[in-house]
Amino acid sequence: MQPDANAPSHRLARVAAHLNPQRPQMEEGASALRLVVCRAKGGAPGFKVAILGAAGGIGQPLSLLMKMNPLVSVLHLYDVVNTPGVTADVSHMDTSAVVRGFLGAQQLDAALTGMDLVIIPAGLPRKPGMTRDDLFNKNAGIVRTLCEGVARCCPNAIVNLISNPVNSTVPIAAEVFKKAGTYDPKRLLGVTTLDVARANTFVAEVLGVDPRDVSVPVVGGHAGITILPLLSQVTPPSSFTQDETRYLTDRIQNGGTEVVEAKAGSGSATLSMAFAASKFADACLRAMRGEAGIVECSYVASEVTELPFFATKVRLGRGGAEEILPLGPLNDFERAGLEAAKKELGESIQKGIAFMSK
Ligand SMILES: NC(=O)C1=CN([C@@H]2O[C@H](COP(=O)(O)OP(=O)(O)OC[C@H]3O[C@@H](n4cnc5c(N)ncnc54)[C@H](O)[C@@H]3O)[C@@H](O)[C@H]2O)C=CC1
Ligand SMILES: O=C([O-])CC(=O)C(=O)O
Repeated sequence: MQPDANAPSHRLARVAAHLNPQRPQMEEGASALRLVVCRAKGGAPGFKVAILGAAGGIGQPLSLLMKMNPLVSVLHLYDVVNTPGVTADVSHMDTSAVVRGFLGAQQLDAALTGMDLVIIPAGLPRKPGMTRDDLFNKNAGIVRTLCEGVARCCPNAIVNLISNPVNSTVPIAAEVFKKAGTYDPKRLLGVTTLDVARANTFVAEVLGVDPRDVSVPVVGGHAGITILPLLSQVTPPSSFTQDETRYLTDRIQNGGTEVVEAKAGSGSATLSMAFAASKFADACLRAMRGEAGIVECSYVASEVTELPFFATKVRLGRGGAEEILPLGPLNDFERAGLEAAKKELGESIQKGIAFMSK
């Protein structure tokens, strides 16, 4: 007979597992573990999601948003600092996901084991005057270590990679997975949703419409001129003057820098990024559940150009990026932008690959 999770003799063990988010899964005893896991599985079917870098500027609001997502049954929050507090805080939200916290490298494997989706916003953010590439020296090693953990503990998980410079960290992650023999290009997705959110917002301002009614494909990569909004493909179909096109392209490409400068040394976009990451993760989870027709822009392994990685619209499915959609017709302005983007993007990709061949 299965133990009754609501029997009085089991109730406190279950509560103890929640009150001690650092150690519920192993050390609190098998009965507590069994009950927590049973509840997670016994409720609405859902996915197990880990956030790596969960105590950071993006990680905290993203943890809140993922705790609100009804498709999530188990939420693992991992960081090298402050996860006990963030976990205790988020776990009091009366939504169904069971939240567990993990602190420090020795708990990375426990955080990752059994996960379906891993979201990675770990790493340093920019300060004014820096490019995203200036973060490479610190963040490349962080991404490598975390992806080695993914390869060891949840090799079939879908990875949403946020840590900058995305143009290089996605190639680094791919090399880690290749070395481990677990690489499936469909499951590695660089998150560029904030570029699309900004593009929708700024275009809607110019058109005088609700941003929720606007959809702008943004292709290329996630840094400066590699961010290429395709204003000729905006839905609803819209035309822009040359001045509007230049203004919008420049603002979308420099949206991150706009926030970095406004924050004046205290970091980069966190709230809009958490919103964007949560939207993208929700799209992945809905596709993993079998919902058809979900298309998002993402920076993925690609044959759309001669570069091995490129952001375009992708059709999401149970296994991740199931289909990479073509660029579609470009106008002269966009073709020139594409050539400039490819040159810079190619160098960032090579830098990531070279880091892993050292
Ligand atoms: N893809 C995108 O569109 C965007 C990417 N970003 C990038 O996201 C990253 C995070 O940004 P914020 O949250 O603002 O930074 P933050 O500094 O506020 O938070 C980063 C978190 O990562 C944690 N961390 C550091 N090393 C770690 C490790 N080895 N394992 C686990 N956690 C670790 C830190 O303890 C910290 O809590 C940055 O690299 C930033 O450039 C930011 C905005 C948009
Ligand atoms: O600009 C940054 O450093 C953070 C980022 O990637 C963005 O906001 O798009």
